[in-house]
Amino acid sequence: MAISPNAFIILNGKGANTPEVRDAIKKLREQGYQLEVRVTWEYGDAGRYVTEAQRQHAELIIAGGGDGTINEVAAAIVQLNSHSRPAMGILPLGTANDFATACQIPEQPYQALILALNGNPVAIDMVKVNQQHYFINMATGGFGTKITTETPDKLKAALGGFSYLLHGITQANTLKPDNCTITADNFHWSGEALVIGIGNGKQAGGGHPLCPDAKINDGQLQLAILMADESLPALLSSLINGKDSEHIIEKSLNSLTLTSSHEMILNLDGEPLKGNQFQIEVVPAAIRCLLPSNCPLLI
Ligand SMILES: Nc1ncnc2c1ncn2[C@@H]1O[C@H](COP(=O)(O)OP(=O)(O)OP(=O)(O)O)[C@@H](O)[C@H]1O
Repeated sequence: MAISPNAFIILNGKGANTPEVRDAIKKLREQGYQLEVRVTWEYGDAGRYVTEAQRQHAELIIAGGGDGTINEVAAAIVQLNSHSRPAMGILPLGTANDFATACQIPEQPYQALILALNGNPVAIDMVKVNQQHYFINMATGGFGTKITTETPDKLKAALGGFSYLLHGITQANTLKPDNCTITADNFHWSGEALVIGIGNGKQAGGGHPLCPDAKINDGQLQLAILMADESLPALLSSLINGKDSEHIIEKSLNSLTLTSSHEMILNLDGEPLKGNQFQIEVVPAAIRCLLPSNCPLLI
């Protein structure tokens, strides 16, 4: 993509006001890039700014934030008319930044913005849940969900991705497996799961490669189930190292249904969704994203 005549940057207000971000945007504007900046205050703002960007015929929307912000921007873009969907760039400003890290988006704001403004857009998949919610990176249930939703913001700010692991260990006594059933074409599993990972991307929770083989443009979901008969030390080791374990079930699918007799929380890119039944399907080539040419998540 050449210099975009009209690019929007949607910054999560938590990480918007740093000198690095201000300097990078100033420098790019001086080079002739036209950059409209919007800053969020709460959930929902990013989606509204995507609508505004589309009305102004933006060709590119850069999501500046963590996985939650990328989720909000991507979910709003995919719900636009397919003829007028802007491409999405990524400026990693979150705590875990799992999607951006796995895609090898540069951490440095200026470099990330240069990639977003000059890279080649690639069509990537998204995943639809219960016909109305979306995720771009990963849905997690069970243990992983508890860690990522309950880790205090102060701990996240102090320790970054490591905070999730630390919080998980301190909460070990309260971890309860989810009793659930997962069905798909030629696949059925029922039992107690400590972690369920449904990956479009490969890692979640601050760097844990739950779905190490996932690709974002293969039209497939990677399902990983960590069964509850695994001891906690072995579980943590599997999560940290992504090691094979006889307690992990892995499967490549294009849709699945997850049901439970009790209310479960499924964490979609960090945002919790409660329910007893989740119908999950991949939406192939849903949005165009600006990624490094050697992005490891592309086939
Ligand atoms: N100005 C703001 N201050 C605090 N929270 C905000 C603000 N604007 C949006 N939010 C909230 O931020 C959440 C998304 O945060 P995001 O995931 O991007 O960052 P993070 O949690 O630090 O990163 P990661 O998910 O990569 O760990 C949304 O739930 C949204 O409600």
